[in-house]
Amino acid sequence: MRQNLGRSTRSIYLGLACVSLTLHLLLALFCLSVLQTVCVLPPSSSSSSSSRSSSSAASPSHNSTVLQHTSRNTLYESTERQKKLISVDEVIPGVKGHSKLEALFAHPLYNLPHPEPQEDDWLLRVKTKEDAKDTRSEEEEWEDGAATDSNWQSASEEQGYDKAGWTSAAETHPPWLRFHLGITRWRLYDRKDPNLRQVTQHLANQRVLGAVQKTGGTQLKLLVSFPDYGQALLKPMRQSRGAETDLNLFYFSDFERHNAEIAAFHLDRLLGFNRIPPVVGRLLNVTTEIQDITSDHRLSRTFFTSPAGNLCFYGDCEYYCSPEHPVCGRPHALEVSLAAMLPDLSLAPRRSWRSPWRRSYSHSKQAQWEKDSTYCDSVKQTPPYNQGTRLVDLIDMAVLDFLMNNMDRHHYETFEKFGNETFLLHLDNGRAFGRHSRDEPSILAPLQQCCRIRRSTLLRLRLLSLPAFRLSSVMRESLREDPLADVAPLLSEHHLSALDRRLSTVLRVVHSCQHHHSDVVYDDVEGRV
Ligand SMILES: Nc1ncnc2c1ncn2[C@@H]1O[C@H](COP(=O)(O)OP(=O)(O)OP(=O)(O)O)[C@@H](O)[C@H]1O
Ligand SMILES: [Mn+2]
Repeated sequence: MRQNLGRSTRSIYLGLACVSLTLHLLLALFCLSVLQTVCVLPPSSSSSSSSRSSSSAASPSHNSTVLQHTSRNTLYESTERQKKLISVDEVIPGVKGHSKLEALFAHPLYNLPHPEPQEDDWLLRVKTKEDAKDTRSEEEEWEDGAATDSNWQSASEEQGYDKAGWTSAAETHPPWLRFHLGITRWRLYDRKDPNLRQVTQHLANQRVLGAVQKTGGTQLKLLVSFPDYGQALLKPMRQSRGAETDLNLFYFSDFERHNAEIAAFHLDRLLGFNRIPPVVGRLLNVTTEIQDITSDHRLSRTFFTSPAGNLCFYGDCEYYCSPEHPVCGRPHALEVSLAAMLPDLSLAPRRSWRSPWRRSYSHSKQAQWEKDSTYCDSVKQTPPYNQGTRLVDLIDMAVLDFLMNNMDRHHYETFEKFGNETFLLHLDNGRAFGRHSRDEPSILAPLQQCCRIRRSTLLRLRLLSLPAFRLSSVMRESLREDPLADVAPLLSEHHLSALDRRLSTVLRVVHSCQHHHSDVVYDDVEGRV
């Protein structure tokens, strides 16, 4: 009996020892595999991208791999100081939230320090009482009371406007005014400014007080007014979201798309440019929010009810303003884009520049740049492209346009106040995102012909091509912030994957430039690290 008991105790101990040994072995194997994942870098970005699903970024060991991969790939040609800046640790806080978008915006490349704006670097400035006294008579001061330090009381409350008691204190300003006051020589807005969200929320939710046709340009668009004295540029939905541009239509004959205006704002922000005014989507009631409140006779006389019982209008403009091309509610609901208006031209005049790579806007003629492969050499010698950042700014714009397939960039604008040392406004993106099945290499002509690109742009493009971020993923996530995303995705999956495809084309073009030229990269990062 005792012998039996002793034997069974021994076998229990033996069994336990075996289990413990197995567990230790398993643990050792697990640790080894984890350590290896952390230490071994994938051989190349393309091979690793296919083996890694985006959702798996949640595991900590996986994150380390992705992040090491990120920092190595983005920086393979940058300096030690930049490498330090773009270290793994800096990226981790964003990844913890499982949001690729947050991780992207937490990345040092999206947080490069900007110089502290001096007085001349702000587009507008609130006048103090002293300023006003120095330069103006009392009568003038009265006329321009809104811009001075004194309280400004609205005289039009009865027309539906808010009571405005604005002073020089920022807290008293509505979001659109804070947006205007935040514009600098380098960008339209600071992505991290909490006011940006307020601007878009106001555009999306405020009561519409007025809607009139906006002049300028060729297609129908409205100027909408809100109770806080803010205004927005409205572009209506004219065709189904998924409709691709007809292959037989010239670029200048295509309808403008409301979702292109919205998506362009998000893409420009993702590229770190911040050169497009905030745009949101909104469902408007055509009857109560346009027809009933418009004071514009040219517009109101074009309303009619379609055979399907929908309320439609067509307005008065150069292109597609006829009963054959109506804008229709369903039966009243209409999707629109609303872009925050820039400061009035009387306060902040803008200069319009003809793009050197403008298309011919003809059915038969080619532009000079399409025939002459040395075209950039002459552009490089022509002011303002012969100095400063104008050429690389134009190339930034070409990259944006190529990614979204916008062939309609005939002009661009700058704020006159800043002369030639300023960013380019990327206004009018309505003809982007018309086609996903084809790319248009000629949009990249400025990059291809000049072989020049800002380092910050190139590094961000590389970052966006990595599986840890991937342009299509962050764009999908960013567009989900828009109110119209609840109705339907703002860009179809086809358009999103076209973004990734086009991004690799851009990187290929830069790569091939670097094979043939030595001064491809314009260094705007060194010194900011
Ligand atoms: N957010 C904005 N704030 C102020 N002005 C704007 C804004 N967006 C556009 N504009 C101005 O309105 C003009 C017309 O707008 P837009 O270019 O979008 O219209 P369009 O009909 O598409 O023009 P085009 O036919 O020239 O392509 C622009 O040239 C620009 O000066
Ligand atoms: Mn346009």
